[in-house]
Amino acid sequence: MTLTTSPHSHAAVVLQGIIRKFGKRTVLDGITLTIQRGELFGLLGPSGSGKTTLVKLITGIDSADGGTVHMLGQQMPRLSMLQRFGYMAQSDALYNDLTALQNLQFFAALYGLKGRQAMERINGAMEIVSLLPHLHKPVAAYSGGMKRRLSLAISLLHEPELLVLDEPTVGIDPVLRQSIWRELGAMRERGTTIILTTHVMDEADKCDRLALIREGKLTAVDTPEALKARTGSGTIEEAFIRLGEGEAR
Ligand SMILES: Nc1ncnc2c1ncn2[C@@H]1O[C@H](COP(=O)(O)OP(=O)(O)OP(=O)(O)O)[C@@H](O)[C@H]1O
Repeated sequence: MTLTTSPHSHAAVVLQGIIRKFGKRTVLDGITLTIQRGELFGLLGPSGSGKTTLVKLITGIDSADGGTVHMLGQQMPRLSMLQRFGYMAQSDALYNDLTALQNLQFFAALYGLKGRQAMERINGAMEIVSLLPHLHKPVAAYSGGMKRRLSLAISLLHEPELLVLDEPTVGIDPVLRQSIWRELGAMRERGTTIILTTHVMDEADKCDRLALIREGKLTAVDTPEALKARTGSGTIEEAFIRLGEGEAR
């Protein structure tokens, strides 16, 4: 058997010289970044800095105007990769008129899950986000936070090797936020690569590495400890502000 290997097959994601423009505006300006398999990787940046645009390019939902994206050794966008990663978008892509179970069944079918296996995965994912008692409710009756949790459950359904989460804990209360982070930690222990965007500094601190993004450019990529040490900061928030000031000067 011949295995086709790509120079990027050891990394989870390789971005090379990514440019994305909307009209005359360059929203991502030469992003080069490698995320290793098994990393819990955070993208941190002010509102409008390009985080969502970047994760959409990683998942192949959007295409770059320049540069290349490789995910798990494959050049993106590529339809066949859909079954290998889970994606939780910033706005929930749910069918409001259907129950949570019907939504989950729809996505399970898309991922090729059937019968008892599909039901086991649905129950497991809903347990992780503490929504099992609400499985049969129509999504229209869910609160905003419950919809976020259901979206997260959907992204976990097929136990993907890579998870891409755009602000996964927005609108989720602190207790549940902690339990979701425990689960993300457990998934990382099992070898899942997790890429997430966040505004929450104590969440950023839990990542293995962080990329700081500002006005479409990476200003720093390192471990939270190294970013704090480099800027002489006690907290990631302080490091983030100092690195931003350095860029502006
Ligand atoms: N489809 C689009 N058409 C035009 N402009 C867009 C489009 N998508 C994003 N932008 C612009 O690109 C910039 C980056 O947006 P993006 O959503 O990636 O930022 P973000 O860092 O994720 O912000 P937030 O933290 O608020 O979600 C913004 O100025 C936004 O207005």
